[in-house]
Parts: sequence; structure tokens; C-alpha cells
Amino acid sequence: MRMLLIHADYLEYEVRDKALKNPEPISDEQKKGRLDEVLAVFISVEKVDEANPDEVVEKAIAEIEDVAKQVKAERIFVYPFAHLSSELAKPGVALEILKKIEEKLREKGYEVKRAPFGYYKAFKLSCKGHPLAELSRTIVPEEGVSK
Ligand SMILES: NCC(=O)N[C@H]1[C@@H](O)[C@H](n2cnc3c(N)ncnc32)O[C@@H]1CO
Repeated sequence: MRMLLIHADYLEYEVRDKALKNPEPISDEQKKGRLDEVLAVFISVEKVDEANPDEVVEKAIAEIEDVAKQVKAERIFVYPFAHLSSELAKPGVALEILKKIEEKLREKGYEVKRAPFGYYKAFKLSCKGHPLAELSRTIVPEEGVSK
């Protein structure tokens, strides 16, 4: 799994077109979304993650929470982003992993939104620009090392 974490004044998106034949079904309300004072987490789920999805979810949560605490972010935007890797996991597995990350972060008390899966989306992002505002992490299952 590859993650790009951006601490932002806001992130807003608007769904444009389908990027998959069968994208995630969404309500009209989910076609647009915005969070202010947010840690935006752009995530590419990778083929290697298919070996142990639950472990990858746990490691991702740990990394995201570590950064959220450092930048004092209470809101997290989980953003499916297929552009951080050339070894992408199958859509079905990727969506399940992203949903679990969303659910577990919410259980930990964060306000969480997840952008719709399987669509092209317009988005606006206002990065805060402080030293910890732009970070990346790589997560692999089993003995993998998070960077
Ligand atoms: N920016 C627009 C976009 O990325 N759209 C992507 C994601 O929403 C989603 N997607 C498919 N596979 C994956 C994956 N392995 N990891 C994350 N998202 C995925 O499906 C779209 C087409 O790849």
C-alpha cells in the first residue's frame, strides 16, 4: 500500500465520470464532499496487500493515526487514488480495505469521510505547507517495513 498524506486547510471533491465499469454505488449526497482542517490520505492499495488485508489495514491505521497526532488533525479524508503505484490490487479487494480503514478510524473517534471508489473526481486541496504537511508511507504485509 502507498499512502500520500497531506495536512490541508480543506479537501473537496466532485464526482465526474465512472472510471470503472462497476464503480461503488453512491447516493446523490456522496457526489460531492468537503472537509476543512483535514488530514487527506491518498491511498493506492497494491497487489502485495491482497496477501493479508487485515494486517495492511492495521498498519495503515497506525501510520495514519501517528501522523494525525503529530499534526493535531481530528478529521481524516480517505481518498482512493490509483496513481501512487503500478502494482494495483484488484478493485474489489481495494474497496474492502479502504472501507475498513474508514470504519476503524471512525471507531477511534476521528471525523472521517471517504471519497467514492471507481470514479474520476475533480478535487481542490489546500496544503498547509508546514514541515509535516506532506508525507508518504509504504506499507507491506507480513514482515514488511513501513517507511
Ligand atoms: N483519481 C481517480 C482514481 O484514482 N480512481 C480510481 C480509484 O477510485 C479506484 N481504484 C481502483 N483500484 C484501486 C486501488 N488499487 N487503490 C485505490 N483506488 C483504486 O478506481 C478508480 C480507477 O482506477
